[in-house]
Parts: sequence; structure tokens; C-alpha cells
Amino acid sequence: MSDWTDCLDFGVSIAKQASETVLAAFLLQKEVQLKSSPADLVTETDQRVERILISAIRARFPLHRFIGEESVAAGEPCVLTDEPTWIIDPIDGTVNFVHRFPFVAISIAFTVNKQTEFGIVYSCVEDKLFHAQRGRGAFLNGEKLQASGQEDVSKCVVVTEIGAERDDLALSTMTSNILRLLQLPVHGVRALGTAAVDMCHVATGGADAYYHIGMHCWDIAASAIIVQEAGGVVMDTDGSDFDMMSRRVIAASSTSVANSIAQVVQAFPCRRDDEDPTRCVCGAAGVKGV
Ligand SMILES: O=P(O)(O)OC[C@@]1(O)O[C@H](CO)[C@@H](O)[C@@H]1O
Ligand SMILES: [Mg+2]
Ligand SMILES: [Mg+2]
Repeated sequence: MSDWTDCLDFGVSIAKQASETVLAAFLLQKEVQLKSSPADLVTETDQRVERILISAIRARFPLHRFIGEESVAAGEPCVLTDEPTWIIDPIDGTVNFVHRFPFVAISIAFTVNKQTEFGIVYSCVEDKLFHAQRGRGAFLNGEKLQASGQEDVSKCVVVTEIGAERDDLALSTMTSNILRLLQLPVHGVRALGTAAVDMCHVATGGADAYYHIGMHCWDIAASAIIVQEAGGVVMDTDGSDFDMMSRRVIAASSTSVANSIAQVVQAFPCRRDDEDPTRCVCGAAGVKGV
């Protein structure tokens, strides 16, 4: 039985190759298009990097499937099957990329039978390569990672994001969540602009928790296994099991911190990533899946 190490090694090498395209464009002026909201941006580089990654993987593993952010935006389905599947965010942190704020990552997760086998997050400008393989630990540039183990939420640095949603309910929910956390109190609240890198900071122990409502599976699939393999926990913001399609996540140093955050954080409605977009629309108004 394959342990998928050949796929992991290939994923790492193409992530590094594709980062050259990201870095070559990083300091240049970008042409920006909007997706679901005025803060949900896409550039030609996002689309090109996704094409580079998918065509390389397809040439090597022709039977594998894909869920890619920009492919889904172009109308491809976002459904996880039992087949080997690569879940790709070509640039996580496109707003950062457009503004030259130096936290942008290529995020690649690989699932089989709907279980994540490995995750790769390459923070391109920082040249930080995070990866984890199921049952084999999490690493940053080859060094083993360990989450902080913190159990007391009042001693935590908590990372979150104000996402791309700009409707009143989403904005008031996101800001009141931050207010309630600060009132616990926690030591600090941070946001880097990329869910993938934010969550990897929980894996390093530099942050103790991360939560987010409204992100997509490609933002967090890779970093979720990196957190778990570093000894952290991931769950839904409602306290149930982690579901990468639910648009809700808590990643934490310990179950007790994750539960404390789940008690404080409220969610606003978001359509699941794998929900048929023709059937129901809730959450922020917009095009392509929000
Ligand atoms: O569209 P992108 O860049 O792939 O991803 C969206 C995203 O960067 O937006 C949020 C911050 O606004 C992050 O949490 C999330 O990862
Ligand atoms: Mg993203
Ligand atoms: Mg992206």
C-alpha cells in the first residue's frame, strides 16, 4: 500500500517551482479582478500558478482529481470523493500579494478516501516550507514542529482573519467575536492575511489558536493536518468534528483552548463548499460560491 510519499515529494518540488512565478510578480503592479466581494481578489498570477500546479500533477498522476480555488471560481465542482485528490490554493493571501504585504502561500493538500494524507504550505516570500504527512509529524524547513500545548485560553495569542465578506451580519459577527475574545481576556489577537500561514503558526507554537468563519477548503486543508501532526487540534467553531467543507475552523494548541474558543465564537451563515450553488444562497451576496 502506498504511503503517498512520492506524491508528497512531488508536491513539495512543484510548490517550490511555482513559487518562482509568485515571486517574479510580487513587486510588480497587478491587474486585479473581483470575485465574491470587493475584498475577494484574483490576479492573473493566481490563475497561472494553479494551471502550472495542476498540469504538472496531471502529467505525473493522470488519474488524480483536483479541487483548485481558481478552477472552482471558473465553474469546476468542489466535491471531495474517495479518489486521490489534490486541494490547491495557488496563492493564499491574494490581497497581501496585490499590496506586496509579504505573507503569501501556496497551499496543497492531498486526500484519499476523504482523509488528508499530507499538507504542504509554502510561504514564498519568507521561504518557509511547512509540511506534514499523516502519522509522521509536521515540519518547517525540515525541523520538527510542536504546538504550544497551552491549555488556558486567557494566556493565548489567537490568530484570526476578517475575511472577504462585507455584508452587515458577517462584519458584526466577526468584530463581536474579536471583542468577546479580548474580553476573556486573551494575550493578543493577530491576523496575517493568509489562513494557511496563520494556522501554521499554531503548529509552530508561536500562536496558540486560530479560528475563522467563511474561508474555503483550499485555504485550510493543508494547514489543518500540519496543526494536527504538530500535536494541535482542529474542530468546527460549533465544537463538532472538523469538516473542511463547512467554512468554519478552530485550530488550537489543546482541546481545552479549542473548546473555550468555540464557546465564545459565533458563526454567520455560509454556504458549504460542496453545496450545489444552484440550490441555495446564503451569507454574503456575490458570484461563484459565496
Ligand atoms: O483568496 P485567497 O487569498 O486565496 O484566500 C482568502 C484569504 O486569504 O482571505 C482571508 C483573509 O482576508 C484569509 O483567511 C484567507 O486565507
Ligand atoms: Mg486562500
Ligand atoms: Mg488563493
